[in-house]
Amino acid sequence: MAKLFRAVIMGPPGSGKGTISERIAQRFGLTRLSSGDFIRENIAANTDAGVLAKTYIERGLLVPDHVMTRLLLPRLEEMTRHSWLMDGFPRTLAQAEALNSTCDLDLVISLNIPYETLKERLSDRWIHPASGRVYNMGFNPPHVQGRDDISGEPLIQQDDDKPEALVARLRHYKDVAKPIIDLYKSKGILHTFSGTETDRIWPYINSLLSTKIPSTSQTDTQCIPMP
Ligand SMILES: Nc1ncnc2c1ncn2[C@H]1C[C@H](O)[C@@H](COP(=O)(O)OP(=O)(O)OP(=O)(O)O)O1
Ligand SMILES: Nc1nc2c(ncn2[C@@H]2O[C@H](COP(=O)(O)OP(=O)(O)O)[C@@H](O)[C@H]2O)c(=O)[nH]1
Repeated sequence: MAKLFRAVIMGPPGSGKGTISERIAQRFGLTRLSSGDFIRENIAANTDAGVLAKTYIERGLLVPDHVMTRLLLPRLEEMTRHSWLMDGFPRTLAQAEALNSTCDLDLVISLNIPYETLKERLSDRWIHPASGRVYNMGFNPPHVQGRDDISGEPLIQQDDDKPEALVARLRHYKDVAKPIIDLYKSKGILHTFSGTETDRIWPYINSLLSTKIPSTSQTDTQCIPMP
């Protein structure tokens, strides 16, 4: 069996994590994991952690670390036979440390996108809340304006994506991401990509991953359960 590959994608809101991880998943056959989607699934299924997470999200807060790790780490531990790419986790140093003690990451992609670009993209971002599918009125518009391509349901614009909320979100991202980025830099697994267009960044990510994702059989690796 081919060696498994575990990666994380990081970046401020609107930096293209969702868009790029979708491309990576398709091109390299990794399972794409999204903390936001996972929380939404748990809320929909009314799990204990989902009910708890909802109380924070409704107030526009991050879900506390212990709830996030309780939700996500068991899921990762189950994925002993899949290569995966995680979007949205870790979001704090405590989450990064918990992930660290659960499994070895092979690579971290960090997206570095100028503020003006983020602002423009998010003011044009529309989402289908039930599935998390993301559109942009210029870059990847839906087939029918204002409607999700698959379900036909209405798209919404999140309050968080409005310019007045964005400044605070970016400041928060910078503060919490810095120690995580430093940690991954010190481990030698951080790769940073800068630019204003996903289509120009993508070839660099594509060629990096082509050299890193093994196609031949080596050893099987596992995420080990937390003590
Ligand atoms: N790792 C995490 N730690 C704490 N809360 C989280 C985490 N991941 C997601 N959440 C919570 C807070 C988010 O507002 C909510 C939805 O997450 P997500 O779908 O990633 O959207 P987002 O709008 O925060 O991200 P982005 O704008 O970067 O795409 O879930
Ligand atoms: N104009 C433009 N929009 C983009 C580009 N890349 C992504 N987007 C859009 O920008 C928004 C944010 O991208 P998303 O992948 O959701 O970023 P995330 O918040 O980091 O997950 C979405 O509406 C995307 O469709 C790009 O190169 N140009």
